[in-house]
Amino acid sequence: MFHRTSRNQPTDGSDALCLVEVSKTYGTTGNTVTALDKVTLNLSAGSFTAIMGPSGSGKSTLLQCAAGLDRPDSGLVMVDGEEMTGRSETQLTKFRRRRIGFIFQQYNLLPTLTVAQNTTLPLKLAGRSIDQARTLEILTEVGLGDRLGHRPDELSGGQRQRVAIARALLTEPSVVFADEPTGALDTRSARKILRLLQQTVRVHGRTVVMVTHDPLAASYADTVRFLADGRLAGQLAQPTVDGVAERLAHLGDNIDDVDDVPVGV
Ligand SMILES: Nc1ncnc2c1ncn2[C@@H]1O[C@H](COP(=O)(O)OP(=O)(O)OP(=O)(O)O)[C@@H](O)[C@H]1O
Repeated sequence: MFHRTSRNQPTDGSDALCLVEVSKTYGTTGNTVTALDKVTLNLSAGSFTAIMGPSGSGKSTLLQCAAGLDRPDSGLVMVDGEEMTGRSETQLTKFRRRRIGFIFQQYNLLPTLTVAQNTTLPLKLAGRSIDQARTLEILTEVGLGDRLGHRPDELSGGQRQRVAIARALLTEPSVVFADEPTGALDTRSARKILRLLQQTVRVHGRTVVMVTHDPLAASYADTVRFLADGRLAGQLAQPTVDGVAERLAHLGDNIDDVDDVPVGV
């Protein structure tokens, strides 16, 4: 089935994630902030996209709305061609558990559960059966096959994030959303995590959407999409660290151009 977005971009159903004119405003009348302003975005299945932009440009809001953790004020969000917006809270939770995986900067592991228990938790919550062999296989892939019984406080930051990746993959989601997944890690651990995310796309065919401030992290993606003031502001395919840094510097041009900067600022 073909959908047509309001910008007349056809989507042929192979899009894992599709946003059509998604807007989100915070605050009350007279004191509002437009965090997202009619964002239209199609991401094909099996792609790795980094979302970048200045602080306050709407990256987290985009991720939250696209992942069904927050509701846009208007616009559509579709995952695998199925509309996510417009569902009841219960339906939305079920939909998310089936289709979406999450990786957060602070890992969001439960401290009292073991590595294996943390990994299988989303399946348990969804009432799905747990395949122990598959759990071991995924934890081995992320390098934690010998840590099944450890608790999060017995692991390094990088290892905790690898548990979070295994947890996100075990449910076989269509789209994995990662919010600053390497923000709390040293460069060496970060690179391991980023390679795993690439593998998630290339080997497992998942679609990964990652918000990051870091040009190095963004360089692991297939494409970087830039946000400025709640709107998409260009993209960069096959990004390099320098290319991303350069483009980010230009996104700030309008701020640098301001000529009535108050004295002392
Ligand atoms: N719950 C909220 N209430 C009011 N304003 C909010 C809320 N969440 C976000 N905003 C505002 O919406 C805008 C976009 O915020 P958002 O967190 O999406 O930006 P961001 O690009 O992720 O920023 P950062 O890189 O600093 O994390 C900002 O101006 C922010 O102050």
